[in-house]
Amino acid sequence: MAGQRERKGPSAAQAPSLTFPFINATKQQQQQLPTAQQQQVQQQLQQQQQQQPTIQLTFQNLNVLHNDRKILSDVSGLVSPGEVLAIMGPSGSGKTTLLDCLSGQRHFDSGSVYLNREPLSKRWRRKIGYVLQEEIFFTQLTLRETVMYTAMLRLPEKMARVEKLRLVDHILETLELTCCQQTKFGDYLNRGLSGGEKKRANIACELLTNPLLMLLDEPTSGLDSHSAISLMKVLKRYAQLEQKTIVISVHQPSSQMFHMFDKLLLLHQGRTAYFGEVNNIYRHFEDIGVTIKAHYNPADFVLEQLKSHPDIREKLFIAARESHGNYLNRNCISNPDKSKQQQDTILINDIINNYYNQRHHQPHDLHHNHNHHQYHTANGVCEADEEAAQHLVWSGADSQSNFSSCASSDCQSYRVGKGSVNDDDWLSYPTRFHTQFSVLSSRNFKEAKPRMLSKLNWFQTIGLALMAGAIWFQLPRTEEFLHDLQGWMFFSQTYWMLFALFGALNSFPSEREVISKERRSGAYRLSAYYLAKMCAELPLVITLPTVYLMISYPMLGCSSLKLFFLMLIFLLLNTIVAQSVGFFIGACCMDMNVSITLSALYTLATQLFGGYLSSRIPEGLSWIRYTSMIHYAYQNMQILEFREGPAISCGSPSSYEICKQQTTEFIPYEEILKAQNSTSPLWLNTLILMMFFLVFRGLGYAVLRYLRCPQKS
Ligand SMILES: Nc1ncnc2c1ncn2[C@@H]1O[C@H](COP(=O)(O)OP(=O)(O)OP(=O)(O)O)[C@@H](O)[C@H]1O
Repeated sequence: MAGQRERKGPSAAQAPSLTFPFINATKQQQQQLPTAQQQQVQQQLQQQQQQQPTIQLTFQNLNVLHNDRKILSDVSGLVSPGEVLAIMGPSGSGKTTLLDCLSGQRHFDSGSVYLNREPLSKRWRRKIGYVLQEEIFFTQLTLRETVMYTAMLRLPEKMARVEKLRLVDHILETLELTCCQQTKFGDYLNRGLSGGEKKRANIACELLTNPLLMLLDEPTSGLDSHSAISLMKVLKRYAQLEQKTIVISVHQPSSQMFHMFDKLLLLHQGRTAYFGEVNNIYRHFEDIGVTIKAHYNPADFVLEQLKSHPDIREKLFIAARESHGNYLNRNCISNPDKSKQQQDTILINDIINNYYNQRHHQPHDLHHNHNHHQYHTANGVCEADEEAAQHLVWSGADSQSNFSSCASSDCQSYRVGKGSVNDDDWLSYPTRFHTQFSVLSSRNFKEAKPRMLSKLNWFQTIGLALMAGAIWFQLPRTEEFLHDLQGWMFFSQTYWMLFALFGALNSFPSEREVISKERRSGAYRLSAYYLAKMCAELPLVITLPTVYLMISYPMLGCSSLKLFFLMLIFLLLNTIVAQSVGFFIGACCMDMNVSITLSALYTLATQLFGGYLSSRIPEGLSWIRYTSMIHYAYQNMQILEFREGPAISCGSPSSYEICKQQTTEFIPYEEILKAQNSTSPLWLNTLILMMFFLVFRGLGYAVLRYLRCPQKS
């Protein structure tokens, strides 16, 4: 039977086919070849197909509830390798919900999803390509950059870079995206790729990884009819030549496209109105007394009947339900040679296979070369069909809950059936840690640069530096101007710490969707992403404070190069520490309003209780200053400025005891700090700041790892 070829159990390296026969040798090219060569190509194709694993997708009695409303109601189906199943139905009929369930991204209340007789689990995620309805990409990257980064992350490590580039070119060409490959994705403010181009870019990224099962949510909507048909041709040939299993949802396909599908699942308000071969839809409608008019787009006709004629709709539901019920009635397994327990087991695929045999009179031998997955039902399946049906549903629900229970870590406990590739391949990442780190660093740098070093930020930095330099221009180093000098230090370090903190708040929320999508597909480790983000943004976060200090500090009267570099190092350290706090708050609160409020509360409260603005701090609350990173950063800047820079001469009269006693002309830096109740040395302040850095970076990672892991809806 088509699609039920023998699985050879290929090695891990063979799992993703690295070449696409449909690209490398088209049918036309093959037809032009001399016979011997043609045969050779055919043989190569056959060998390649036989070596590749394939997926048969089976879903049974899927039910999804939302607030007691049934979004999906007993939806079942089966797609074999090499086939394209179209899910069709009016808007809101449950197409996306079904695809979400089939991809493992959504919990279903009951029912089961099987891939090659194994319950759907996390280990399959790299074998499933899910093209979402929305295009979720970094808006600042070009189409080519996006596809290239996807190739570098999701194609196997051992594949040469030049091969990856060639594959990217092939796919862009196949999807007619070459002309716009240098265009940015853009957003509503800065227009970039068109809707259709984004859609095809979405498909290109999934096609690139050569998944065994491809789910596409309305891939043709927004495309003109020519592009839609050529896209369908690509998918159809991909399915046939590579033995891929493809499920797509469509609204209203053209007649030509409709006949390109192998199977059709017709949904209306989550209920099945038809499931079967596309060509059998004519007979199915005739069976309920409706003839699909000739010269009429069958898709339009079917949807029109479904939407506008409640009586026909009910007949269709009944016909679909009856055929489903019949196969349960007709397919009880009772084998006298088997033990009691074996008699009580039932093979879900046998049921569906027999359903096909009886509905369509086509011999589908689903037993062929398969390791049977035994499916337990209640005793006496034959006697109590309803009970058996119920049991099928809830057994499926159990297996689904197994899936969710191991969702937070790679679950190795699932049985690997005969014909599957080995576990290492399924569970390991396609690339090594350092590859993920370098690719993600490069991507993050490209994405963050326009945001962090925008023209506006440059303007703000240079403007403020000049203003600060002008206000505190060449300050005399005397006690009278001590407060002014401290004012510059407080302003400078507070400004840059808040700038980094608030800048980091939006860092994770803005890319959450993209990262979640990529994490769900198992493209890379979170640790690689997190480390790459920290490192890639480092040069960006220190650029502007450096420029600020280079302008304003010499204007203030910086006395030596050594002092300048010391001040710069500590200013940058403070900035990076503040960024860590921002990352943490941003990771915790995906709502910007909440994170801004929390950050403002924390920074302003610690400043208030630091005693810099008021000396009347309640006794019991003075400890709050020690929770402030600004406190330690400010102390460090003062220690450096007053210890390493020219000494501050005593005023007349002086407020410092040591000056009053006239034992010295200059105020020692310890006395200046003591006047502010700060006695901790430079090393201790630095150590505490380093602790802030490590703790908040660690907490940020933990939040992303455990609280913000891509959730199933
Ligand atoms: N998380 C959810 N919360 C509330 N309602 C939901 C949720 N998910 C789906 N629905 C509802 O379920 C129904 C089916 O939604 P779904 O997105 O699957 O439909 P669809 O067939 O893909 O629609 P369209 O063709 O317009 O994309 C809709 O009425 C939708 O409002």
